Amino acid sequence: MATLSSLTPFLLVSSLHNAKQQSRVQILSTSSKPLAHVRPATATVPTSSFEGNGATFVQPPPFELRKSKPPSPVSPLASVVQSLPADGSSIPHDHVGHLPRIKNHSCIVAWFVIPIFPVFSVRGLEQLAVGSPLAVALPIVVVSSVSIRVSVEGLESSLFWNVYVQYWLQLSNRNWELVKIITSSGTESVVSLPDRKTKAGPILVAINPFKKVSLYGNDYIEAYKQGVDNRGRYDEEFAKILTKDALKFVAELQREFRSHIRYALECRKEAKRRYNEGALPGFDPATRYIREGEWVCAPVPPAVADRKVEITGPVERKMVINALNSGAKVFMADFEDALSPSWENLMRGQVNLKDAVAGTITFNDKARNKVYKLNDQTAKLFVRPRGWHLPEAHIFIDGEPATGCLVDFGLYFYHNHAPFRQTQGAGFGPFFYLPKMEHSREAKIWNNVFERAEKMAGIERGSIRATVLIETLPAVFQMNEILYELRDHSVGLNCGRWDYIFSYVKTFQAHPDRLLPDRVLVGMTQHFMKSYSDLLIRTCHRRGVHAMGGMAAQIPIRDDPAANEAALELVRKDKLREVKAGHDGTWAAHPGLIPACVEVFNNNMGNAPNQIKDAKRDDAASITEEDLLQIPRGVRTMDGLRLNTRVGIQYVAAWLTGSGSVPLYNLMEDAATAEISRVQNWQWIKYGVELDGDGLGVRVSKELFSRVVEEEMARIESEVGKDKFKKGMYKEACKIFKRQCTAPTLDDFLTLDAYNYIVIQHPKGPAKL
Ligand SMILES: CC(=O)SCCNC(=O)CCNC(=O)[C@H](O)C(C)(C)COP(=O)(O)OP(=O)(O)OC[C@H]1O[C@@H](n2cnc3c(N)ncnc32)[C@H](O)[C@@H]1OP(=O)(O)O
Ligand SMILES: O=CC(=O)O
Repeated sequence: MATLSSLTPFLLVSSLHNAKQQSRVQILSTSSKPLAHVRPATATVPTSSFEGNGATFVQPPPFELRKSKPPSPVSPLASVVQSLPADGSSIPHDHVGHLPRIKNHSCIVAWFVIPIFPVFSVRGLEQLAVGSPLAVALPIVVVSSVSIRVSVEGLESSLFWNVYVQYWLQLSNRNWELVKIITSSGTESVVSLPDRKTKAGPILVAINPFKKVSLYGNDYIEAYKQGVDNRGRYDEEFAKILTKDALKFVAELQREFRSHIRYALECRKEAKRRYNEGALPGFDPATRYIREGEWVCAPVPPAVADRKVEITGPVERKMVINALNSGAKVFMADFEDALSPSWENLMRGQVNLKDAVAGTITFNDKARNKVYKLNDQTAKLFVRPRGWHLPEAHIFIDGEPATGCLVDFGLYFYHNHAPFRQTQGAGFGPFFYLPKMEHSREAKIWNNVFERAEKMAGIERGSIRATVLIETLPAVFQMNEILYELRDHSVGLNCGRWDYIFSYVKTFQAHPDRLLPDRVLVGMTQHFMKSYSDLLIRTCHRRGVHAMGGMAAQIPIRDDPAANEAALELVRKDKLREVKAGHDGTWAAHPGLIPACVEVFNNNMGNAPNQIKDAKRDDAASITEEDLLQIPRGVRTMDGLRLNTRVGIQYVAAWLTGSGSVPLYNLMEDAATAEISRVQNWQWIKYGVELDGDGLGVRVSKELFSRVVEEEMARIESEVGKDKFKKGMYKEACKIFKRQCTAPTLDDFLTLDAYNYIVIQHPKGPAKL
């Protein structure tokens, strides 16, 4: 195998493998010193396959090299760079990732055209400055033995090809193999690729007109990992979102914060290790001064002083319009638990939010002959990006999948900050909800991300505002600290109660004395839940921000008025508890619940926008660690095990097919509620729980669970119908759910494993632009 040891300055050009189309490509940057080693991306990439061919994905190198030293003369092609369309519209999807580094004129652009497959023609090299050697990466998918023709204008000597040009092919085992130059004459060279049935690209062409190209190996290829590589589908619609500048911003965030995020996630692991060894979460003595100190967060922006009722929902187009029109004060548009994070869902969601902020969003439901558009009065938009732990496997930055939440946040912020502040935030915003944090160090990262974004946008520090969901058990001991870190950017905390229950099990996964009763029994009247809500209200009001209530899982029941009324009554009761406790607002999962929730809050708060000053809840100051950790009481039944199983499998099946929130048995189910089903089953199986009720005395075991799964799958099939069952992904869902419930150690998140099933990378075929 060939190896290149000399990392002399070089340029990279990339091309498209869809040779039937004319394509343009950028040469990115020069480098004059050895490139830093980057960990192979495949180590962190979920297994995924190319769409269409089903082959295991072998990662092609991205095509940007980090500039290590600014070039002395400005590239003669700087003007070409400048003239690139600002929205990236003529840039093939594989290559938008190159663009973020263009800014400092350090790169040179070459265009090249692919006339017909499999002949490639590279043009523009004549414009290279004297002395610029070149490496060209052609990320093609090789079918078998083919010839390629490279035409380099301005480099006329045939000798040149034999001495200074070399071609390598990356094989499916990721090794690089030198390929043979068959003929070279004038400006052209025909190259034969090894006669192998490989579907893996790319081809690397290295050209150094002034120095013989040395042999190289995989370490050299690490260099290609510098840059942004978009592997998601790219079309005209997504091009509005995936612009070079927006991606550049995401890449900047990723580069600036990746080590902080990695550290924070390592700290989570370390905390888990301690809890697994018997430690309990508690207040941190080192930050007592923050808890006991007198300080307040920045004043609440007038635009969101009144948040009495907030609706939540996925960023699906029709739902975005319905939610904004629902009569709620706020719509929390969800990239997180209510959304299955497929590339399509995420990018469409970004398009939908952009249109929503612009006020132009419409939806034509042809089947029902109904056009949806925004009312004059709409809810204020908050956006919930994914948690820190989720990768975005369609965008690689420097060879690693981007952090999902930075992609969600970065793209949304980049495109919407200006119109949002004008039309929605009255000079403030955009507004966010931040999920699943476990420690204030994670809030600090968000705070820094916000400051970085404000700087980029040239807006005042403190413009961006966020409400943090307190939805992990460790975070309840960090509420003051979290608000403190975000004090310039905070608009409160929210009782993310479903994830909180999930987190209770997760935190105590090695504590068999803390088993949960049936999921339906873990309500807000359990002492540990009530203590959490009360302390959250006290903490927020002391710091001058909103204390938001949580989600009642009931949704309207259309075909049964009595059951519907009963469900509504449960929602009213829950909201009454919240408003009386001092919450400033609450969540509803469905537009049909908004009037009932508004009525309860209005009746109990009158015209006041919030209770920040009126419900201090100083009585909650005495809440202790024991209160917050008290073991929930109740029975564990066979029905509970069955319901968890039925709900968990159906939820995962929906998630795999693109729906992140679904109605099941008249309740809203999303990733948080499904997590409770999963971890509770795991806990009961792991510790051989003895059941109460009908199953009295029966111990939960893997064998029992297997039988339950079989029976519940049969029940699901009869409930949804054979046809839907066959077409759906119930069997795959069952496999995932069953594995997770019986795993020797508890998976951190259901969605991390399931994500592997929904990643579809698009290495071939540029978008049709
Ligand atoms: C634990 C947590 O993390 S909570 C936050 C995350 N979870 C959520 O946000 C869940 C949000 N809720 C939902 O997704 C939905 O309400 C579901 C999936 C539970 C039920 O949705 P559907 O099955 O569509 O309900 P249904 O058929 O009754 O809907 C009636 C209408 O209300 C709309 N609708 C329902 N829920 C919402 C919502 N949350 N936002 C906007 N519109 C909604 C539907 O689109 C439909 O509109 P249409 O009449 O114009 O066609
Ligand atoms: O995200 C909200 C929750 O309840 O979980």
